[in-house]
Amino acid sequence: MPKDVPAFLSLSIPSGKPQSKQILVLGLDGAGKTSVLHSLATNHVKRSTAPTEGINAVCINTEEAKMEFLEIGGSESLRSYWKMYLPRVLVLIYVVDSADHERFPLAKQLLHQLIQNDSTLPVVILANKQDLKGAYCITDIHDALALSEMGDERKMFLIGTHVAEDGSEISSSMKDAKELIAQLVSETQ
Ligand SMILES: Nc1nc2c(ncn2[C@@H]2O[C@H](COP(=O)(O)OP(=O)(O)OP(=O)(O)O)[C@@H](O)[C@H]2O)c(=O)[nH]1
Ligand SMILES: [Mg+2]
Repeated sequence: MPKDVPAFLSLSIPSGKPQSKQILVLGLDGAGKTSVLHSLATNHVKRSTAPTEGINAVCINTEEAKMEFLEIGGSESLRSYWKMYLPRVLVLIYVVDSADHERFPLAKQLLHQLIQNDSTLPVVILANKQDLKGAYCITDIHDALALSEMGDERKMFLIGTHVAEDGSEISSSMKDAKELIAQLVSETQ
């Protein structure tokens, strides 16, 4: 384990020991990672009320797969730890706030840095907050994140999501995302 990792991030850091592989959930602070994860876990919309200060681990089981999701907070101080978790992951979920126009260049840069050394890691991009008025549409997000430059060998998906009304059932696009992730995990394991 790297020596300089704070205790709040020590869960499941690659140690060389055999462990079940995980699905890593990354993206800028406030993109909606925790909200999406909790909603996927319960099948009902549950918005997060606080930023993730370290790691948020969530297990989600479907008929197809047993999945262990690991969200690392997206605040600036935590981003340098993201890459430490990459070597053991099966699938990367990258969540963006579709209405955060100003930070698309940063979201793009961080995404491309993350995948640059792994040409086959499957990536699912969730274009979240599609309910907001100023949200970019999927085509604009595809361009803003330069997804055509993600490499030909990689399985890559872009899905629009929203976590709009607390308590309601999750949208069909969220259900699709959950099924897709389960399928990718069972194919990759
Ligand atoms: N309108 C709208 N708000 C959302 C949506 N998803 C999340 N939010 C809100 O956005 C804020 C941030 O959501 P989080 O789930 O905490 O974001 P996060 O990516 O986990 O952020 P960090 O843990 O700080 O990295 C919260 O106030 C949520 O209620 C969405 O789809 N639409
Ligand atoms: Mg969070």
